[in-house]
Amino acid sequence: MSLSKLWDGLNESFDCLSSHFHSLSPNTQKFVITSAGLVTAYFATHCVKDYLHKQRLHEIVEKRQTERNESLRRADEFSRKITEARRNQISNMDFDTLLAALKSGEVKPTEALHTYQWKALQAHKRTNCITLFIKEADDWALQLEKSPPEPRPPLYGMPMSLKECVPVKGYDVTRGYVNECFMPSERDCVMVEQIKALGGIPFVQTNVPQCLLAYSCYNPIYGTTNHQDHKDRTSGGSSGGESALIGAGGSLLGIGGDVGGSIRFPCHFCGIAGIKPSHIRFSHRGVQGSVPGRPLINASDGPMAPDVHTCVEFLKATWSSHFIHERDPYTAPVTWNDKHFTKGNHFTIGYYLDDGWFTPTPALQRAVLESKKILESQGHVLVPFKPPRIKEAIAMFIGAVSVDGGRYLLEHIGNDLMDPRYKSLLGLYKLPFFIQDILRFLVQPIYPRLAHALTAMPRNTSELRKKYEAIEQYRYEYIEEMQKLGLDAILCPVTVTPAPHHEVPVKLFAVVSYTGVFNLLDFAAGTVPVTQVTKADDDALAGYPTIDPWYRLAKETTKGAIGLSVGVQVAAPPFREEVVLRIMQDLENHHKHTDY
Ligand SMILES: CCCCCC/C=C\CCCCCCCC(=O)NCCO
Repeated sequence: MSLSKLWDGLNESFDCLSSHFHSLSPNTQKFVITSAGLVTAYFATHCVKDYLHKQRLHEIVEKRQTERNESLRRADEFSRKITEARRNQISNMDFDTLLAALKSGEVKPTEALHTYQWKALQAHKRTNCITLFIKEADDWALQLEKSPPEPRPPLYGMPMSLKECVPVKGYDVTRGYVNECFMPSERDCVMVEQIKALGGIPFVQTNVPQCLLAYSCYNPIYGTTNHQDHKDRTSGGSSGGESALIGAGGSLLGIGGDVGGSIRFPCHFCGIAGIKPSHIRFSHRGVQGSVPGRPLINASDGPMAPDVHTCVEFLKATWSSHFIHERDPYTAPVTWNDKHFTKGNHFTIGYYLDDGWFTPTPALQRAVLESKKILESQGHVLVPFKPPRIKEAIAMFIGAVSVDGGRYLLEHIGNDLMDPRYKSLLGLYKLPFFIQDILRFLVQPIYPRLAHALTAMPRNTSELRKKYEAIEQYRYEYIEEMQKLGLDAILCPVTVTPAPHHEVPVKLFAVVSYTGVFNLLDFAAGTVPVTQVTKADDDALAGYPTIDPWYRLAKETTKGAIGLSVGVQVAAPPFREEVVLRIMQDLENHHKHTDY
């Protein structure tokens, strides 16, 4: 239609409306004018309010960015308090060497801190992983130096990084929401109390995705964190600031959090190790999750590090006493069980390459097959395992994390500045249930997996109760399958792809079946790097399924990923963290002696 025709049409309609209006009685005309005025005033007020609110949020971001720049500048100044030669010397120490040097007095806590402030800044330049440095760290290091030489606590003077949502007194837990800036925590969470009691020095906070419910890492306050070697790929999430920092050498030990893979995705993407202990063994007290109030799918905090050995040392120290249980009696008083971790222990391990819901890309399957062979050569028994009803489990997972049909998330992001990359995910949550039903019906023939995911959201408390009942049943069904085969642990892919491009994870949430199932079960689950994507893996992608948009996206983002790190996942029932770590350590020890 030409513009002039459109204009003529509009004029005609206006004339028609105007003649109708003049044929109305004076009172009705008054009524129409008043109503139109009120509606316009309502919308105008709404627009102005919204505009002012957004303005205020932009000002908050600006203020926080200024504060962040100052924090980075200050850390840079402090990091120059030691000579370059000394810094290089400390920089080259691994976790054990540095800890021994700290304990013997050969390295002072302030020297270790200044070295890691500098290393973290270098990592930040590559990845944009830091939110704020913790300025009190310098005083804590000095206090430790002044403490009597004996006994030295287990992590004496070790600098540690923290995912931004782990509360430290005086620092925000924004979860990427601008609205939650400048609301500092009033106290340390139990985890931070524990770290300090062990002699560790929390020195820096790291970036997260807005709302925490994503395995990518960007938000409107601190921007996008990228993989240490690939600017266009994500470092993972939600503990993606941690993985980028550690992957780039800016920290030897950090704390992440995981409700659906947020420790395991980033570790796998960035080539580092990490473990999500079962929720009932490791305190989450005081830590703000993505959607609080989900009884059957809880987040766990856990260590992330360049290697498994460091995670082991941290957890051994943490579980050497009842410190956590005394402060958080909802965790079980179970201390470190060295019997389960003893070198040479042989376990029966169920393994799978494909969970039947989402086939992993070739390198991720090869990683499991190769790990199976390594573990067999070390005396473990590997048994094929088919995880029960994963298709139902993914729906249970989505339902359990979106416990209120997505309302909490919509209210939080809807009232905040939003990175546009979240639009597609929020779009799904925004759809009224009857539209979800229509969409489900329409996409069923071409996109049956999305149709299935659209059945996941509980619509009322009765459906929610049924979800919880199903999860309780599923837990025992899974355990029973393991018991039938006499399994101690499970070996499987971490996910479907190596580190994807930034915009992929929010669209590709279905791959969470590999990690989310162990949150549903509250198992201990960890990730260890075992290989890298090869040219042969890239070539083998040609045969990868393309039957729906999720498969096509997974294939597309994996193309050309040669050299990217690939991990495997090891999991075991609650209180068997030591078994998981033993298996991960056996894999790591093998790779230490071979160049993969
Ligand atoms: C109709 C379908 C709506 C889509 C629902 C998407 C639901 C789940 C996606 C989960 C992605 C989870 C990534 C990891 C999150 C995590 O572990 N966060 C830690 C928070 O402490």
